[in-house]
Amino acid sequence: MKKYVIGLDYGTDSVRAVLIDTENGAELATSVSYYQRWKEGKFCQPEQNQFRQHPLDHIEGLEKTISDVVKESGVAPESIVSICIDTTGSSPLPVNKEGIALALTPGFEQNPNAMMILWKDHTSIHEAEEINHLARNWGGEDYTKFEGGIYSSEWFWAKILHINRVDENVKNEAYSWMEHCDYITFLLSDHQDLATFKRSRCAAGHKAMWHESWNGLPSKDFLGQLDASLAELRDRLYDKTYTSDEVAGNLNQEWAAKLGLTTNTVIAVGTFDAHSGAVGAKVEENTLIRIMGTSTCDIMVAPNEIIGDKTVKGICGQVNGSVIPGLIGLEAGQSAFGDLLAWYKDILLWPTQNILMNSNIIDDNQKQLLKEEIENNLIRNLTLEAEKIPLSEAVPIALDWVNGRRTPDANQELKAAISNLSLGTKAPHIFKALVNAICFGSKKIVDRFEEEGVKIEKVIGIGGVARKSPFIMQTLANVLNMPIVVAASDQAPALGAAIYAAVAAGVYHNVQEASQKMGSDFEAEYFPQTEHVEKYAELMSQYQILADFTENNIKSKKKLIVDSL
Ligand SMILES: Nc1ncnc2c1ncn2[C@@H]1O[C@H](COP(=O)(O)OP(=O)(O)O)[C@@H](O)[C@H]1O
Ligand SMILES: O=C(CO)[C@@H](O)[C@@H](O)COP(=O)(O)O
Repeated sequence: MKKYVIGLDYGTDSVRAVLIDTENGAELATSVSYYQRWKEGKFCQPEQNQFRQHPLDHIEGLEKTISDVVKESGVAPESIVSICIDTTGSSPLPVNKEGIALALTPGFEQNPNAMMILWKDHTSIHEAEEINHLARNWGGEDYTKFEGGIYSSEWFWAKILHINRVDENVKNEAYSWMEHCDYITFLLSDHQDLATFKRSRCAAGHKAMWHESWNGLPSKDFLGQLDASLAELRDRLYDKTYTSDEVAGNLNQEWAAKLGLTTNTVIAVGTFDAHSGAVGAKVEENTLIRIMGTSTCDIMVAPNEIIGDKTVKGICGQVNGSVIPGLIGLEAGQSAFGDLLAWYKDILLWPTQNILMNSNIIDDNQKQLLKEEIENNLIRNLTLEAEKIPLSEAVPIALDWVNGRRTPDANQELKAAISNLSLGTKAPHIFKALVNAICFGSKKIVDRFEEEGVKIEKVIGIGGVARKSPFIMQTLANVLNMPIVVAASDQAPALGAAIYAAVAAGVYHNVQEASQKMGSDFEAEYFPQTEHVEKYAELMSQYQILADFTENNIKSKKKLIVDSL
């Protein structure tokens, strides 16, 4: 019998399912579902960096996308041997004793603090700072050492600490917290005991300071010094973690019926989108996989013998088995990549949304059509115009820190800036400057890996931006002065999840073998244009000057506030 697997990939705005043939990685069916409440902007306050998602958005998407691919593919349900789920992260949510999301229980349905705290929510900057301060000064293990030495407000403990401080009800009613990838895996699985449920190594290691060398999560002593509630919570979390080639359970009866599947389908341990994306793009040693979408994640793998006891400074962690079991997975990234351009698009759309839509000159239907035309063509037209601007022409210098800086050296308090504006600066000049900025931010990450002795011989791009914007990819190749290949799959993270699923179901012996057989082919390749490389290096040095100025400015402002207290 032929065997099929499903990879389910929860991105920032939507969830996608792919149904894959385990023999060759061919995609038989795919389905995407956008989160309805999220699309309406519910439960978020962008001006406060609050980004929450209601678990119902995820559950509705789960049911729709998997049912769709099962139906569309026409394959027999019993031939679908396994499902693996990847999600964004760190995106934790509080659950009750039964593992039900608190937001699905009476009294919490409309409470954003009881929902999933999306990776890009930065409401816990102060809590992250407290964690860093304690880790460096408490006299015990520095638990941040395998997280690049800096704990981020994007991560698990900082988020929980923040919610516990601001919402007594959630603090009291949350029996435990789960990363999104664990929560959805738990929901589908027949293994319904929270205490023994197999939590994701990838999520725990990169975001919750889990490490084998200290037997799991940070000690109760350490957590208790942050807040008594965290020390108590530790007892209701986990000690062991598991890689995604392992089985978390079988599909439970309820979900088998909902999805049109059988309970023989196994559910693999969950993981993060970036890490599964790397597997979908055939990650191997000395290869940097860049997942370029809203944000970027930069993933590498290296053998333990090469990394040894070395800790790589300023990245988002090094975790044994977070990508490929048996190898150390290294993660870095930018908190905003496509999002910087999306922000600019939003700025430019202000008159459309606020003047055009309130105008009486044309009827509502025409207004709507016009608005959609502008929205759909804005980035494309800006790209066309920005491409025409010669490098000899002055463009502004911009920073990419519109959502803080993830790596190198996490600092979510940093803000973006634009300098060198003149009366001659037009919208495409600013767009070009923003594209340069995200590429310079990328170069800082590549430089950091190399400075820390992690050799990069090949760069592979995956994700929306890698596939949709040759302009950005060419700029990146010039800035990095390295060729970049782009994976052909539109759904590399979902494909990677499907690869883990195939291993968990025993179709392949290991993730490397499955990744080579089922992983994505490559399409475009971008080569550095030697005539432009030097000019980009010069622009990068101006970026560095602006970056240092901005960072020092924020540091001194902070010092002034601290001194005046
Ligand atoms: N042609 C384009 N040029 C530049 N950026 C783009 C283009 N198309 C999409 N984007 C950006 O890509 C991001 C979405 O990336 P995608 O990989 O599809 O999603 P996600 O990161 O949620 O998985 C958005 O920030 C969007 O602004
Ligand atoms: O940070 C991680 C994984 O560690 C990502 O989940 C996060 O950047 C979100 O990724 P997307 O931009 O939605 O692809």
